[in-house]
Amino acid sequence: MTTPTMIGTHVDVDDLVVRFRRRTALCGVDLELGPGVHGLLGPNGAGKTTLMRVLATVARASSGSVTLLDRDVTRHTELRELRRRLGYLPQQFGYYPRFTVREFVEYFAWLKEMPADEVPTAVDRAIERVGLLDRADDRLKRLSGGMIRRVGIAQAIVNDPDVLLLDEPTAGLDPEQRVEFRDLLRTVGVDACVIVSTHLVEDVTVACTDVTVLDDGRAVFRGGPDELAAEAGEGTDGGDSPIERGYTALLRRVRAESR
Ligand SMILES: Nc1ncnc2c1ncn2[C@@H]1O[C@H](COP(=O)(O)OP(=O)(O)OP(=O)(O)O)[C@@H](O)[C@H]1O
Repeated sequence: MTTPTMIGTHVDVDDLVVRFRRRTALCGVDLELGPGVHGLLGPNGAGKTTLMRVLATVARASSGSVTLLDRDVTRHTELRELRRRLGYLPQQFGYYPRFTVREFVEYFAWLKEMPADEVPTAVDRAIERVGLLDRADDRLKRLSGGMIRRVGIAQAIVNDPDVLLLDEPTAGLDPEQRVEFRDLLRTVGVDACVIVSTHLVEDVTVACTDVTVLDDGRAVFRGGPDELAAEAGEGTDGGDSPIERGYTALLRRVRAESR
């Protein structure tokens, strides 16, 4: 596994284990991430959402340590300050259908304890960045699924977070929106640590500075998109693009080695 050198560590995960009764969702994951856009790939059930939930401080580790922005997430006294500096779009994103887009994003600005005088500008900027300013006064129940996803992204970025966690953010976005979303990621990732969990290998190729692949609760790869593509060697099966073929070849090799 290759580990690029990082300047400034925003996320430091050491030997993270998460168990649900008899099932182990994560078994000894190490991760050190600084600013940039970091892709998180893996098959269904690999542990991506579990990792995101632990980083978002909504799920607990069974063992191991998780440090975000130099704060230990198990220390309750640090959580409040930490949550102000996080942005999180969960995979299952709940919302209040009667809220307007603006009310909903404002509500999250309030939850994140943003100074009241900064809220109106920050809310409008977040809504503009996801391309929904013309729908800002529409109730959420009137929006399409892709638009709701964009509202979810707006609430996650309203506080200009230092750590932004996006679980399947591109699900339901149309191609034009996906392109704009990737531009947004690149801008946010200049200063912040952005972690994007996705099934779309294409998102990783275009928008991510590096990729971590999880398989069966373990981190089995960390490197640049080119390095993941190189995993395919001369192989031409297992996908339509070089990175898809690299990803498939990697998983085949890892599984053969663990037999
Ligand atoms: N609350 C829970 N109770 C029991 N098992 C769970 C729970 N949450 C997750 N798991 C199990 O942990 C493992 C990892 O699940 P997780 O949702 O993190 O995977 P994922 O990589 O996000 O999958 P997907 O790509 O399908 O969203 C799976 O085997 C899943 O069944």
